[in-house]
Amino acid sequence: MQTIQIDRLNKHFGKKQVLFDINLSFERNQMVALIGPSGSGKSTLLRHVNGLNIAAEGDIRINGLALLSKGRLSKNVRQQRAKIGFIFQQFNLVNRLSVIDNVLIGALGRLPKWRAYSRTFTEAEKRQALLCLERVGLVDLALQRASTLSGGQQQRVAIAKTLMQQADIILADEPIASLDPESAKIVMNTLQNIHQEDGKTVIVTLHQVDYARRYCPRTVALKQGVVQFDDATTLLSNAFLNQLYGSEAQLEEVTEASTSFANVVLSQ
Ligand SMILES: Nc1ncnc2c1ncn2[C@@H]1O[C@H](COP(=O)(O)OP(=O)(O)OP(=O)(O)O)[C@@H](O)[C@H]1O
Repeated sequence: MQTIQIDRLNKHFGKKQVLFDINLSFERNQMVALIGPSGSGKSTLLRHVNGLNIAAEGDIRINGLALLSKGRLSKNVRQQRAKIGFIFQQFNLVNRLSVIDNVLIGALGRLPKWRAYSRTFTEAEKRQALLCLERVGLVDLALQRASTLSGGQQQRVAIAKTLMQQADIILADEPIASLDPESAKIVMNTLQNIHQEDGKTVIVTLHQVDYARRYCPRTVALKQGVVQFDDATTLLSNAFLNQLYGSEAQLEEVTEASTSFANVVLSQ
């Protein structure tokens, strides 16, 4: 069975159509890069898979159950979303809370309402949150305020939160866009490790193609809301990337980022 099945997804913002007849399926345990120039619809597509957007038309099924039917959110959207962890470019942590409290927030969706409202956690849940932090290498910082962490560390806390959530699917929207190459590498290694060891499906939007080449066996490329490529990442050619990114300026940006990435990798 497909973990995520997207059929005939069409999205408009006002009169502007931004996704055109998207048909994609993702099997369990895939790590997939979503690439494309700025404004091509990558974030909009991910937000639909997380049930954050409605569409003009289209169906999305998660583990066989409807999330979006004919563009409308299903009644079970809350249940469906509980299985999906979402990682944002800007980390999305509560700065004034400790690192462990941020991770515990990941459990709220599966707790009884009264405990979610009162934010009462059991000792077992706290131990579990510590284990999640251990997985991302940050257990020593559990009691520190989230705001005192570096960007890369905050992103790893966000990943620990999806582990606490027990999400089957992790959608990461430009998780490394605001990080230096070394931190970006650690965050991508963490996502890869969770994908490989826990068998989670990971879809990650990336601006730098070399990260897709290194971490994601499959790539989906979008341009102006249309899927241009959906295949093994090894089949991405420079000629195709030239056509995808169009302007030389954007391609240079992608290549420059790749060069600094390569330098970091080579210096290991
Ligand atoms: N809430 C919104 N209201 C109106 N238009 C929007 C909204 N969100 C996105 N868009 C438009 O939809 C198109 C796709 O945007 P989206 O953010 O999905 O692209 P992207 O590929 O993720 O871009 P980037 O790489 O720059 O983040 C763009 O033209 C954008 O301006």
